[in-house]
Amino acid sequence: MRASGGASPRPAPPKRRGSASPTTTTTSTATKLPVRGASSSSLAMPAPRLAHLRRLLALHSPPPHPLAPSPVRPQPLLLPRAMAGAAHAGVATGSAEYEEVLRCLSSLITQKVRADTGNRGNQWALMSKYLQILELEEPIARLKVVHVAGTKGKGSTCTFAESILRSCGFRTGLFTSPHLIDVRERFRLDGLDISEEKFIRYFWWCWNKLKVKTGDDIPMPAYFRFLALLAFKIFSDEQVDVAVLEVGLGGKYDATNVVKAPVVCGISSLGYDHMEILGNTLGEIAREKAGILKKGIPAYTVPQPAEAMSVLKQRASELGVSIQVVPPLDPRQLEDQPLGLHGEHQYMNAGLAVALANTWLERQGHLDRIHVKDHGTLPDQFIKGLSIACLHGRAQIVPDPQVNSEYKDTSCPLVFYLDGAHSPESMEICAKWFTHVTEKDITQPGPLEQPRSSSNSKKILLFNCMSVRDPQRLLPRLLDTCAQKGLHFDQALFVPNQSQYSKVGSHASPPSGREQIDLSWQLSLQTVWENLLHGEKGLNGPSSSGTSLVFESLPSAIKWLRKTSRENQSTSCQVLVTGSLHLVGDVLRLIKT
Ligand SMILES: Nc1ncnc2c1ncn2[C@@H]1O[C@H](COP(=O)(O)OP(=O)(O)OP(=O)(O)O)[C@@H](O)[C@H]1O
Repeated sequence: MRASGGASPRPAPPKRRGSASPTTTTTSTATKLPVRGASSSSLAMPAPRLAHLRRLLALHSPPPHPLAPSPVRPQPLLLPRAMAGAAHAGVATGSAEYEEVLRCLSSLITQKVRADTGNRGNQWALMSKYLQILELEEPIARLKVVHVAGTKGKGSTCTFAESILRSCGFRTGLFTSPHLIDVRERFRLDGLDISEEKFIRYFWWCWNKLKVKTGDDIPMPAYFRFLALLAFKIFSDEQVDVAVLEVGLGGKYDATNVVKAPVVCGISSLGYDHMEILGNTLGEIAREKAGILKKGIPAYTVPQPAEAMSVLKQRASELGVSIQVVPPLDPRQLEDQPLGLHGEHQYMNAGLAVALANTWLERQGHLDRIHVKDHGTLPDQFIKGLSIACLHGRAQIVPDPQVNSEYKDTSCPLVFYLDGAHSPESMEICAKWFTHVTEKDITQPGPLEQPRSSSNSKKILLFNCMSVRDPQRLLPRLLDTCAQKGLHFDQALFVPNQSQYSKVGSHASPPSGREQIDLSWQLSLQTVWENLLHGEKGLNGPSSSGTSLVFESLPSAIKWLRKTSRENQSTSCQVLVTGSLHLVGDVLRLIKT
């Protein structure tokens, strides 16, 4: 039965302060240095034939089987996995009931979660109340959990670990955050996003029970807590063999940390993020994340900065467990198979995932399922799992379906390079990946030994980040890393995220155009950028030619990119989209329509 009421309207859009049209700055031309020569990285793989790619795009086909992707192959634009899952289940997406579910979920989003003590203190005690109300204590105790915290790479690590264990023949549940397009991406069963029908069913079950028992004393759970409770309900009712859980924020007070006895814990790369909640030093941040470690539970991490590592080790020794440091995976262990997630940093995440999956198998008495080889390569199921792992918006390359379909020749005039980096460390990683993959025009069909001249490509940055982040730490890291590799952006575009208007749903309408949009944040990002390029002269520099723009909306930025690329047919536009996973999701959603 559906609960009535309780759903508050979507948050009103903010008021406009900036200009409605693209705000062009006049600054000196960014000199474009030649992009470095081709590297002989083992990541270089033949690109698919464009005709095939175009056919895929035109058909708007569901995701190909994830066995397909190679590390540097442009990925055809895919239907969101959630939609593919729903299609399998024979359920129409975007039903009125699903919209209602999304509306209810939206009502749980409170700014307070970040602004005040959020996940901490007294509020944490509410989690046990919710578990009682939903009768989830016993079911959670029975789940065989892999639990992963970290600043960067936890989603990728979880995705790899789940994929490995699925390839070993287990029924898997995977809970990650955030989602890019549809909230159901956060809940995967056997590698597929949960179907709309199941999601609706489990949602109302949890929602109705909580609505009846909550009130003045016990408020409804905040958004992420509700989602975590829902994940526990789904995974226990669906009787998964293993539940792989990504921490939402921090560790100690995260909603996923109600699991008292996971099978194994992992802590991925630590760095500076969410400092407004977790603390200002790496030590403080590490202590929060170490809050998922448990007595008697094996734990793994990756090489960390000394300050963070000493805190992890100290916490582990307080608990009487040893935390083992796993090196990045050696590509030779994969027998020439590429990782399903792209970029050098993924070898770090994959190494951690291998340790977690291996320990899970060992602790559950399933090592007999895998055949350990004596020549140092991984078991076949591990290699398969690592190569079919799939997570959108992380180092993803998508040729624009609209512009590219208009061209008969083999070039791809407009290509989006999407990566949801939003911490200083991941900005650097993202910049390295972008410079690497644009060194050769990998969207060209045919052998990579014959790249199109990179002087024929224009590098454009499409950027936004949340206002809790410090652009003075993000943008310089991006710019400097690119510059060290000889890459300079021709233009930078700053836009608000579309999803700020539809925080939860993929189906809510974009802004109608009548709303007042506050562009002050984008204008300040632009100022930071211009100051980086031109020093204090910044936006008012004397020798100028328009190297950055602020757009009032993402659709208008994409329209501008398409127009620019049509007008300059001899030059391809390579657009790096980064700074926010929400922005990446918005771009993916917009370019497919
Ligand atoms: N090991 C790593 N070190 C540094 N940056 C990384 C690493 N792995 C991934 N990243 C960067 O972080 C982004 C998000 O990756 P992923 O989803 O795996 O991390 P996450 O910890 O789940 O991040 P989030 O907090 O945004 O959910 C990637 O797009 C990439 O830019």
